[in-house]
Amino acid sequence: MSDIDPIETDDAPSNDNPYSQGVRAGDTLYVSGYGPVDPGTGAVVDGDIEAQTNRVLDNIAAVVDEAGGDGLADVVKVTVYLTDLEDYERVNAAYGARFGEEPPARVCVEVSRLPDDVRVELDATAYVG
Ligand SMILES: C=C(N)C(=O)O
Repeated sequence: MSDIDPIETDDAPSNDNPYSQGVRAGDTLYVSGYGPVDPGTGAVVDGDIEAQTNRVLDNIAAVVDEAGGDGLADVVKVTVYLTDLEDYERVNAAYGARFGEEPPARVCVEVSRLPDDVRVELDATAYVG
């Protein structure tokens, strides 16, 4: 029996591309990269970069919850992908408000382009033991 399980939830975006929303391997959950896509409509949400960052974090939290974790509280590592580092401070403000005093470890990089031409994408690792 495998201790590796793909995670599936209607509360986070899904598509036909070849990746799982998340994969739990023992106590560790790997959450795929998400843009600010509404899981109900499958569309990129309207709104400023802060609203888009919050949508991405909601998507990640939904996958952690589905894996038996406690949303963002169980996230230990995040990678932030921005198409414009000029958004860095505004993303930090929205992001920081969600994680509080003990945020996860993080990497932030600027990239030339992201799927759906979104401005922000995050992936995450969570401890769900
Ligand atoms: C959007 C993605 N996470 C992907 O294409 O891998």
